[in-house]
Amino acid sequence: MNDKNGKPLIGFAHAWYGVKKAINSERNLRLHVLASICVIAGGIIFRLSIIKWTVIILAIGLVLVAEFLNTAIEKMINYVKPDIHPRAKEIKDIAAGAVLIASVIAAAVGVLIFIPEFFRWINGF
Ligand SMILES: Nc1ncnc2c1ncn2[C@@H]1O[C@H](COP(=O)(O)OP(=O)(O)OP(=O)(O)O)[C@@H](O)[C@H]1O
Repeated sequence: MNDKNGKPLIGFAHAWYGVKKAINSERNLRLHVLASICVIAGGIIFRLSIIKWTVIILAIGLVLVAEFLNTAIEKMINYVKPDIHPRAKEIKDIAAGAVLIASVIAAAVGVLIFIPEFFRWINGF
């Protein structure tokens, strides 16, 4: 892939390598990707409106971005401070907290969007 001057998009290649590396090395990240695929399948089944799709995509993006940043922080700490240290624990726990907050928000969005859709679907029969 090239930019508008015909040069290869080296930055994109590095970023794509990072995406693959993170997904291959982090089980939690794979679980979140799997959950995102299930949510997208649910959205297709329930034929969500554009506005609901937008909110769902933002919620998925929030969780995945938090998970990728958490993975990067974990790897950085493992690199610079591989031994046990209270500061390393604090940094990793805070990064994990960001994922927890994003996940709770995404779960709330999922409930608010999919529960009414589910009842509408049931009443359709
Ligand atoms: N160097 C360290 N010093 C002190 N505590 C640590 C250290 N590394 C990890 N911990 C503690 O262990 C927890 C788990 O850290 P770890 O790096 O194993 O992430 P993880 O739970 O395996 O995440 P993932 O499953 O996404 O890889 C941290 O949140 C922290 O509380």
